[in-house]
Amino acid sequence: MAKDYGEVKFFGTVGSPFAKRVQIALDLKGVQYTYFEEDLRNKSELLLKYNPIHKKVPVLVHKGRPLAESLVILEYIDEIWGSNHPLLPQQPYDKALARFWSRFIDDKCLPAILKAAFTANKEEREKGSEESLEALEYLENELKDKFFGGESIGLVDIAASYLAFWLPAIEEAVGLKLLTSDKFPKLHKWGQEFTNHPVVKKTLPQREKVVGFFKARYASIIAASK
Ligand SMILES: N[C@@H](CCC(=O)N[C@@H](CS)C(=O)NCC(=O)O)C(=O)O
Repeated sequence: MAKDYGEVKFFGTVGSPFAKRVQIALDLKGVQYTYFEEDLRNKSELLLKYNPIHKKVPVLVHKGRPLAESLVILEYIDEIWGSNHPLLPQQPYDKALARFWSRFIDDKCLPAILKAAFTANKEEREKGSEESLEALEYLENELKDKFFGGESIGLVDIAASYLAFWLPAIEEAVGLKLLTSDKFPKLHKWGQEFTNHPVVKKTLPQREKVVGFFKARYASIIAASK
């Protein structure tokens, strides 16, 4: 008889890269869950109840107990549904490294990209581009196999999904070139492998909508700066 893992609820929004991390992990592991689509301009009572501190998606509720923050949720999912498609390596050192790089993506890469793309001030944008290229270089050197997780998608790949799907959409929307195939051949190829993985592909939102969203965001930042 299949093990009963209890009820799983997952709160996200279709365009959220952080929510997609959780969806990718759940889908890779074949977890059954009920999905709640949030309107972030009008957050539900349940979202505010389950994530009163950050009031953000994603939130995972397992057997009535809520968890927030995508990287925390990914590790929890891996511990509970461990044997099916493991996301973290077995060895403590490798496991610690996977945590290091996942946090590096959130702490260094994403802020630099946002600065490069969505700052009105030209010098700040250039600084953001330099910081982004430096951060991407570290990841390019760290990528040794098909995926950061080896032959299959792991924690770092899921954390880096922003670079595979959202960054190219941002580049198109604001006319920026960061993750190019000549500068970052391994990372570029990885991005294609990752977004074409059948499980990942099914979770991703429509690219044109995401590009449109970023174009509007960019236009409003530029308009506000005038
Ligand atoms: N560090 C958080 C970031 C989550 C996040 O920024 N979520 C956004 C959607 S992409 C959100 O819910 N924003 C709502 C708000 O800021 O009010 C994570 O990793 O889960």
